[in-house]
Amino acid sequence: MVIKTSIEFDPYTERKAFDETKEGVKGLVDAKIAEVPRIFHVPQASLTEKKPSVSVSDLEIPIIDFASVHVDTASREAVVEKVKYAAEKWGFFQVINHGVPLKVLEEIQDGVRRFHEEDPEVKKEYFTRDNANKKFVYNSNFDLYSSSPSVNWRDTFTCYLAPFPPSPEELPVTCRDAVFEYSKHVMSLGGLLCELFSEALGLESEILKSKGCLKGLSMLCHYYPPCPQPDLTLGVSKHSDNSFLTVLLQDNIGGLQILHQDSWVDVAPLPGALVINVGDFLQLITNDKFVSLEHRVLANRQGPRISIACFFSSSKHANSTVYGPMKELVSEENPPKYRDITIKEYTEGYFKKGLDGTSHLLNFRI
Ligand SMILES: O=C(O)CCC(=O)C(=O)O
Ligand SMILES: [Fe+2]
Repeated sequence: MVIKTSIEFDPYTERKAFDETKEGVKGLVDAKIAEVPRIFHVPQASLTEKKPSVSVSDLEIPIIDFASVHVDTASREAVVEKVKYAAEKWGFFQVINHGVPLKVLEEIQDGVRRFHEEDPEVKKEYFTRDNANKKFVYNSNFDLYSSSPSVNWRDTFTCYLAPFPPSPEELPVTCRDAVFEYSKHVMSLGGLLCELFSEALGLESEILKSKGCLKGLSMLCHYYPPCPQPDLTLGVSKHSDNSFLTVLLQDNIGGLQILHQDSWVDVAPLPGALVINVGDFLQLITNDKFVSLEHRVLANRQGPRISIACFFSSSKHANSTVYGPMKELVSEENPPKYRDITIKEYTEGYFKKGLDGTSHLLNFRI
């Protein structure tokens, strides 16, 4: 039998103690800790990954202007060409003139800030890990008890908005109106994105919608408190998204990076823009034509940083629909690269694994 001495590091006990405060990372910062606790330290291997071998300063993810998308056929085709390039080569792009009013963007950011900066005793009432039954889930690190190698410097609340929207009373008043309003706009932008992605695949505009890509919507509202030792930890560990596509609103602090051709490339904040990325399910059903790129968020001395990630994925109400590479995109020369899976099967594995730096999609490759 191994007897633990008190100086031994027991990550489970320390993670649990952190969890039981129900105050998240913001609670640590409010208590004015000067050093990042051990459970947040990233392993040495991930630390060295912070130093890309290639300079990233001259690389920029594509910026696409949607202003002309409804003007005429030629203008739309030009946008579709850019979306195709971005989805195939980058998996990420920023959109300007996306149709979501600036005021709505400001209000959702304010709402997210209001909730996270609310009296801790009020916030604690919403603290839960019951993703199965609750439509508003506030905690720090959804994967705290998984095999993730370190805890991230971030708190999050998630609103599960579609296919079964919450009743107003299920959301806190601090962010309720802003969440409903922003989600309406994100839903309609999601519709346009699905059309453009379908056209970029050379298929009929409605095909991705007909596959159920827009059925589920979850809004993850992140709060990254300022970090006293940002080189020791991360805001979000390397991962790809458990979604068909993700619509991300970030503020002006920065820190989001994508792993493009073995280099970490900054997604520089662009005021008023939305960041769009291909998620794992879109990579799977397009048989790798579109790529779901790995990304991460650095911790920062500045802050708090606020971001809102809207995941189009029906993981919460997973049904029996089976997804595999679309028959329209496979042939004898280009056989399916993935086996058929249900979103439930995928998501259960994703949650169990946590953000451990490996791609869950690889587990389904033929
Ligand atoms: O905060 C960000 O910029 C990115 C968050 C993210 O990658 C996620 O929620 O999956
Ligand atoms: Fe992500």
